[in-house]
Parts: sequence; C-alpha cells; structure tokens
Amino acid sequence: MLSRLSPRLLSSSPRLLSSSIRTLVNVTYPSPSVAVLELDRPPVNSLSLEMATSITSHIKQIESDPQIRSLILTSSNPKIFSAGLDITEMSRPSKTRLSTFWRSIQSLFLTLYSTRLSTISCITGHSPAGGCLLSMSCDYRVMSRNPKLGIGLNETRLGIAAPFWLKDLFVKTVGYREAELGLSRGKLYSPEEALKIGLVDEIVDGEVYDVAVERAEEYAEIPEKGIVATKRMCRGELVRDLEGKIEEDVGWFTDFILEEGTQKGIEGYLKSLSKK
Ligand SMILES: CCCCC/C=C\C/C=C\CC/C=C/CC(=O)SCCNC(=O)CCNC(=O)[C@H](O)C(C)(C)COP(=O)(O)OP(=O)(O)OC[C@H]1O[C@@H](n2cnc3c(N)ncnc32)[C@H](O)[C@@H]1OP(=O)(O)O
Repeated sequence: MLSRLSPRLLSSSPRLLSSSIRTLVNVTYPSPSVAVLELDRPPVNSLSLEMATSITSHIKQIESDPQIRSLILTSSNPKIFSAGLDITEMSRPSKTRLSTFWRSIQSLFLTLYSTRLSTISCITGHSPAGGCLLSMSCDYRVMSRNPKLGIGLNETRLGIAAPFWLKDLFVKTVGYREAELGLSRGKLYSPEEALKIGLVDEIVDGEVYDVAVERAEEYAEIPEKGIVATKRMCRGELVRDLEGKIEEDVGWFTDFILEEGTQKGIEGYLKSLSKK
C-alpha cells in the first residue's frame, strides 16, 4: 500500500504509522525540488539490515520523482547522525543473515554514492564509521560546530578493518596520508579538524539544517545534465570497482567477521558500550 503512494505523500512519520510498518526514516519536502530523508532509528540510528534497506528504497523512491533535484540526509536525533553499522548484526550472526546484511550496506553505498540527486549530508551529531560512510557518500557535508562531536572511521578500535571501497572513499575525500593515519588510528575528528582535512565542507554555528536546505537549493539550480555527468566522471571508477567485486567483498566480510578473534573483539566492544 505504502509503495503505491507518491513519494511526495510519503512522509513516514512514526506518529502516522504503526510500529509493525515503521520505515525507520521520515521523508519531507521543504521546497519543490528538495527532499529531506531523516534517519529515525532510536537510540543511535545504527544501520541494521532493515534500516539500510529502508534508506536505499526511500532514496530510490525520491529519485523517481523528476521534480526532485536535491536530497538532504539528516537525523531525528540532534546528538547522533548515525552510530554506523549496527554492531549487533555482526555479533554471533548466522552466515546467511550476515551476508544479506553486508549486501544491504553495499547497496546503500552504491545507491547513495551514484544517485542523480545532489546529496547534502546535514550532520548535527556524532558520525562514526558507517555514519561517516553515509556522510562521505554525499556531495556536500555541513556539520554543527560542536567540538564534542566526532566524525571518522574508527573500525580498528573494534578490531576490524574498513573494506577496500570505504578506504578508497576516504582516500578520495581526505587524501592518502591523512586516510592512512586516520584509518590506522581509528581517529574520530572534531568538526574543526574535519573541516581542515576536507572531511566536511562547512561547519555551522547556528541552525545547520537551514544551511543544508540553502545548499540543496543552490545545487538544484545547477543544470542536471552537467552535474550528473560530472558525478559519473568523479565517482564511476569506485562504483565499478565495487560492482565488479560484490561477491568477493561479501566473502571477505563474512570470513573476517565470523573469525573467532573478530567475534571476541566485537563482544568486548559491545560490552564496553553498554557499560558506559
Ligand atoms: C584484510 C582483510 C580486510 C577485510 C575487510 C572486509 C570486511 C570489512 C570488515 C568489517 C567492516 C565493518 C565496517 C564497520 C563500520 C561500522 O560502522 S562499525 C560501527 C562503529 N560504530 C561505533 O563504534 C559507534 C559506537 N557508539 C558510540 O560511540 C556511541 O554510542 C555514540 C554514537 C557516540 C552515542 O553515545 P551515547 O552516549 O549517546 O549513547 P550510548 O553509547 O549510551 O548508546 C546507546 C545504546 O546504543 C547502543 N549502540 C551504540 N552504537 C551502536 C552500534 N553501532 N550498533 C549497535 N548498538 C549501538 C549502545 O550499546 C547503547 O545500548 P544500551 O546499552 O543497550 O542502551
């Protein structure tokens, strides 16, 4: 029923939907050419299989409306953009669920990174690991100036490594040496530090959402043909690299996660999170 509605009517607020069909995101339209996709999976917007699948299918629905030119990705939680992958998906999982989960993450990345829409990440809160992946997949990133916030790839801190395509995305964003340092140290950057290395494009003292809408409208004024061709030129290589290695990447991920040593690391990390 829901999928037959026009994307414009698809404001999937939890207030309107029963929990059984909750879509984990809210979609709104601040202007005729701009859509906002708000992550809404309390407590920390972590990316479970269902969450990743929902975001991907909403991006595709929004994309199918030719009037919409820009998409803002943001969070219903003012303190947390996204805590990244749902770590519980990687803790003692079945191999089948784990590979389906990883496919949903690959698909979310490919969809967001190569969409015809101009994408603005509106980062009001923490954005570690998979949260940083979502932000880096967008065309432009605005972040609140709050020095307590962190953005970056902290996988090594969990005893895991970023997959090759996330490493490549990071290298493309911040350059080789900074990426190597940031990845191996599992560094989370403050907004000021992130701005300095090009991990975010702008930091905002006041209402970051208003700035994101302004930028989305600016992008929407640029002729679509030029912007889509440019995006394809800049991003095509990484998209093709991953598309050509989907199965290999699923194999690496499942083997790596299912190793006993990795499982112990994940268990310990989960404990440390819930003890806080
Ligand atoms: C050479 C071969 C290479 C092969 C490579 C192949 C494959 C690659 C292998 C692996 C790649 C996998 C990539 C992973 C990327 C990821 O995204 S991993 C996730 C990383 N995320 C984090 O580390 C963030 C952890 N969370 C936090 O730091 C904090 O929660 C926060 C976001 C800063 C918020 O803090 P706050 O104090 O507000 O909240 P709490 O910490 O109290 O959390 C509330 C609640 O939520 C639970 N939780 C937090 N984060 C997650 C999460 N990511 N997943 C699941 N659950 C999470 C937390 O445990 C609390 O739960 P509660 O105690 O039950 O209330």
